[in-house]
Amino acid sequence: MVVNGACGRMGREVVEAVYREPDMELVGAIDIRNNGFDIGPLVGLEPTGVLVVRNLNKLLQETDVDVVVDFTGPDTVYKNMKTVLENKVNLVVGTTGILPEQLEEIKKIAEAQGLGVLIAPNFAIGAVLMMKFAAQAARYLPHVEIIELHHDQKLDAPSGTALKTAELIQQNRAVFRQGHINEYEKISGVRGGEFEGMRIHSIRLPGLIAHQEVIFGGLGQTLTIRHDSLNRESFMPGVILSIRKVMDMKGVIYGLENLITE
Ligand SMILES: NC(=O)c1ccc[n+]([C@@H]2O[C@H](COP(=O)([O-])OP(=O)(O)OC[C@H]3O[C@@H](n4cnc5c(N)ncnc54)[C@H](O)[C@@H]3O)[C@@H](O)[C@H]2O)c1
Ligand SMILES: O=C(O)C1=N[C@H](C(=O)O)CCC1
Repeated sequence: MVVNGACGRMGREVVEAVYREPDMELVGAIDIRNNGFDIGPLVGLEPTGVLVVRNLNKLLQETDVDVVVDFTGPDTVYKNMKTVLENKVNLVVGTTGILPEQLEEIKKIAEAQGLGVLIAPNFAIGAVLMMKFAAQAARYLPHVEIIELHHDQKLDAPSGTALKTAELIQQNRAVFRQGHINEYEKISGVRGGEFEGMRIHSIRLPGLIAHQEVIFGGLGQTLTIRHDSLNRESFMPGVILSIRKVMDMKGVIYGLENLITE
């Protein structure tokens, strides 16, 4: 397998996790920021013989690859995905910020090529459970606000997790605008972003990793469902599971919850 974005925060974690799996082999490491050095020492391992290169297309044309794992950035992920599928390779994507129309296009290409694509805005099992529980709660408590909190180097807002949570909640909640009909903002944006009448709030601070609270309000009560990723290792079991599963898939799965049976 190949890691794209290998020198980034998540890419390095994935490289290390793959080396811990006896039946997995890293055959390539891509990053536009860096070139030509061995990926091993960058992740605290001995030299591995896998050099970081910049050109994904060239690597895929010259190397036998089963799966590419992408943790790059919202501005580049769509182009990367197309390059991988054009080279007839399966794909696991953790990069967030993919637009709905881009997702539709990727679905068409993956289905036509018979390739597997697993896209998950959050690979932490606890986050997947948080989303599932939130969707369940919305059946009974439709007034809800989502507060996502991430490190201050994150580019996209709201987080992919918050959007996915809102989409899952929406399946169990009639569309209606929450709050007072005459409410107004004295500072623009202070009530957060609106998704089908729900509010999403994005907090960015150094020290944070990835956290989310889904707060429901009802008659005389509130319910808070919260998940915290305390380090990036929290995402690795989900990434490794996805690498294993994607090779037997055809088409796109969006969300790790679809791989985890009841
Ligand atoms: N799905 C999840 O569970 C999960 C978890 C954490 C982060 N993320 C997402 O993963 C993405 C990456 O996060 P990060 O914190 O690792 O970011 P980062 O900035 O630390 O790393 C991104 C890396 O990708 C490289 N890169 C950028 N464009 C590239 C391109 N075109 N080709 C090759 N390499 C390229 C950068 O040089 C950098 O090293 C973000 O979208 C983030 O939201 C998802
Ligand atoms: O670090 C990030 O960036 C993360 N992004 C994901 C998102 O946008 O939902 C979640 C995990 C961390």
